[in-house]
Amino acid sequence: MSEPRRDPDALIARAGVRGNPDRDQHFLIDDRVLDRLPGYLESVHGAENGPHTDHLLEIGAGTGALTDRLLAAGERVTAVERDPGLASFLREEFAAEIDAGRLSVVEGDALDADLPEFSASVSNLPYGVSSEIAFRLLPEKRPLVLMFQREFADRMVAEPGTPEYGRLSVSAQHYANCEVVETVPKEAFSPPPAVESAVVRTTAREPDYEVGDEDFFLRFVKAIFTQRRKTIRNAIRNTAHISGLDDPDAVVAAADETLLSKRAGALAPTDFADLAALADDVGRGDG
Ligand SMILES: C[S@@+](CC[C@H](N)C(=O)[O-])C[C@H]1O[C@@H](n2cnc3c(N)ncnc32)[C@H](O)[C@@H]1O
Repeated sequence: MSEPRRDPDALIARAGVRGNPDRDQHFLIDDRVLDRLPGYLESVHGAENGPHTDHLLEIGAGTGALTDRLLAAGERVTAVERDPGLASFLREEFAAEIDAGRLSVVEGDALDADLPEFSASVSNLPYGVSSEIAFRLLPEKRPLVLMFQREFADRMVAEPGTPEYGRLSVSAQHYANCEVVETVPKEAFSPPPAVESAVVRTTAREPDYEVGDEDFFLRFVKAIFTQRRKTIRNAIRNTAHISGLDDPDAVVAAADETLLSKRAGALAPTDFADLAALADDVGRGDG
C-alpha cells in the first residue's frame, strides 16, 4: 500500500495562492488524475527499459501536488517553476526531500532555464507555452507524460487524412509515438481553465528513416503546411522562400509522382521525412 499523498487543496491553502490564469496557473486538484499521471510511464516500457523513473523532470510545479506524486514514483525529481512565490513555497514545503537530495527546485522560465538530463518528464504544462516546452523536451527522446489543452493534444496525435492533422502532428510524431491517454475535465483544476485538457504520452521513436538536417526538415514541414490545399508539387514550388530551398524544381523533378500529387494532409510523417531528405539533397545549394 502506498502512503497517502499531500492533499492538493491543502497545498494551495498552505501556499496562500489562488492561481492566476494570466500566468498559466491552473492547479490540479483531482487526486485520481494526480495519482494516475506517473503510472502512465510504466505501461509502455517493458522490464528491459524500466519505467524511467530515476530522474523525473516536472515543468511548472505550482504548489507541488504532482511533484509529491513524482517523488513517490521516482528516485529523484527536478521541478521547474517560474513564479518566485511558488518556487519559494516549494522549497519550504519540500525541505525534507530537498535535504535528502531527492528534489531540486529550479526557479526560472522553462523556455530558457538550464534543464538537467532526465529519464522522463511528467508535467501539467503552462498552456501558454506548451508548444515551445514540448518541442524543447521531445528532441531529448525521453518518455513524456504531458497535460495539454485538449485541442492541442488532438492535433499532436492526429493521423493523416483527419482535419486535425497538420504541422504539429508531423513535427511531434517525427520525434515520438504520441497518444492521448486521458482527457481531463475543467473541474479537475483550480481555477478551472476555459477548455478541456488531455494527457499525451510520448514514446521516442526508433529512427526508421534519415531526415538529414533536422532544422531543414522542420522548416520544410512548416512551409508545406502553409499551402495545405495545394498539391505537394505546387506547395514545394510556392514555399521555397519559407523552406529555404534554392532549387524547388529539382526537388519536384526527382520526387515520387504519387507523393507530388497528394496534399499535405495526406502525407505520413515518414513521407515528409523522405521528401525533406530528398529536398535537402537535390534542392539546396552547397551552403
Ligand atoms: C497548469 S499549472 C500546473 C501546476 C502544478 N504542476 C499542478 O499540476 O497543479 C502550470 C505552472 O507552470 C508555471 N509556469 C508558467 N509559465 C512557466 C514557464 N515559462 N516556466 C516554468 N513554469 C511556468 C505556473 O506558475 C504554474 O505553476
